[in-house]
Amino acid sequence: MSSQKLVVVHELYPELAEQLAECFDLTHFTRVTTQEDMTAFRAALSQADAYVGSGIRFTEELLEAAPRLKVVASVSVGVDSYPVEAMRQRGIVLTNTPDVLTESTADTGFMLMMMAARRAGEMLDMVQNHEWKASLSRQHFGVDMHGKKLGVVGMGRIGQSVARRGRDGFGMSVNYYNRSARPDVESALGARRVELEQLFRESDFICVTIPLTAETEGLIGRHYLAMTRPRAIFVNISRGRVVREDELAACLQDGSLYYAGLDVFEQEPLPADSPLMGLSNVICLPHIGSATFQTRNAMCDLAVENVNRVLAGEQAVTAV
Ligand SMILES: NC(=O)C1=CN([C@@H]2O[C@H](COP(=O)(O)OP(=O)(O)OC[C@H]3O[C@@H](n4cnc5c(N)ncnc54)[C@H](OP(=O)(O)O)[C@@H]3O)[C@@H](O)[C@H]2O)C=CC1
Ligand SMILES: O=CC(=O)O
Repeated sequence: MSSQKLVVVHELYPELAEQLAECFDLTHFTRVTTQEDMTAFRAALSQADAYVGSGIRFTEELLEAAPRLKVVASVSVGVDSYPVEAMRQRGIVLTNTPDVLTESTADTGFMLMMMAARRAGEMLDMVQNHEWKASLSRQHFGVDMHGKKLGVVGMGRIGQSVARRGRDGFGMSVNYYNRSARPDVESALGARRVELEQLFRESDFICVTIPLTAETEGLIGRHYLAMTRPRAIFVNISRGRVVREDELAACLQDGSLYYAGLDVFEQEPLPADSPLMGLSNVICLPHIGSATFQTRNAMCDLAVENVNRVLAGEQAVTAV
């Protein structure tokens, strides 16, 4: 066992857990939820050389209490819960897990679009609650996806993967909103770059895959949601705080937005008193974008490889 101290806050597959226990002085938390867990976590981090995990809001104060820390390997692609600048100033390498989760996350986005299009949540409830008494009528119909207009907000890795599914699998035309123009994507997918307003006005399906940053926080609210087409479907697989959730719920309630599919929320787990709870025209998933065995294992492998490289004085594979 090495003398280097590693703190992990994540579920690991058994072989990786064994390997880490052999190679490091390891403190492993599956999750940190209670105040007791947090105290134990802080104590372990204060001695740590490296951290692997997700689900922890890394404050500057936490960093200050961890003077030996050299590398923080997030098991996520999003790095909105880390003080990136403060870490840079302290010389702590922050790494994430791009690419390996792109396809699974795009699948989740597409699943939400399909579920919302065919109102799958309502239909499942009807069967489970023994309310399916006769063949269904127009009041239960959904909308088609093939041949429709898809609007992608954030044409990065996941956005492109969603767009590819829409175009190649469903013959959808693609509009996108992105900070920089992507001529490569425009020629590969026939996508057209538009302003956000045009995207919301024209799309039948809107999928948000933009990261949460100071510029994107609260970007999407009633202003855009209420200009959607009569049976438009809005899906968010990025971060809850990119959308003003109270305005989203109000638009779903008053019918200015037809339907939504959400994997991410302002507060997670979604609180029982959320205005989204109880709405029939929203499908809510518990942040499962990348949650498959294969993808989560690959994310953990990449995070560990990043730690090993940085501790060995090498470049991380995926530094932020
Ligand atoms: N639901 C889930 O479980 C998951 C959620 N995610 C979320 O998805 C996000 C995207 O991941 P990924 O596709 O890999 O990231 P990428 O960095 O590949 O893509 C992000 C895209 O957003 C664009 N963008 C960033 N800021 C702005 C802005 N202010 N205005 C317009 N466009 C902007 C970028 O533009 P540019 O080309 O100019 O840089 C880039 O094209 C993650 O940050 C994470 O929050 C990721 C995985 C799983
Ligand atoms: O939300 C997940 C991520 O990888 O970011």
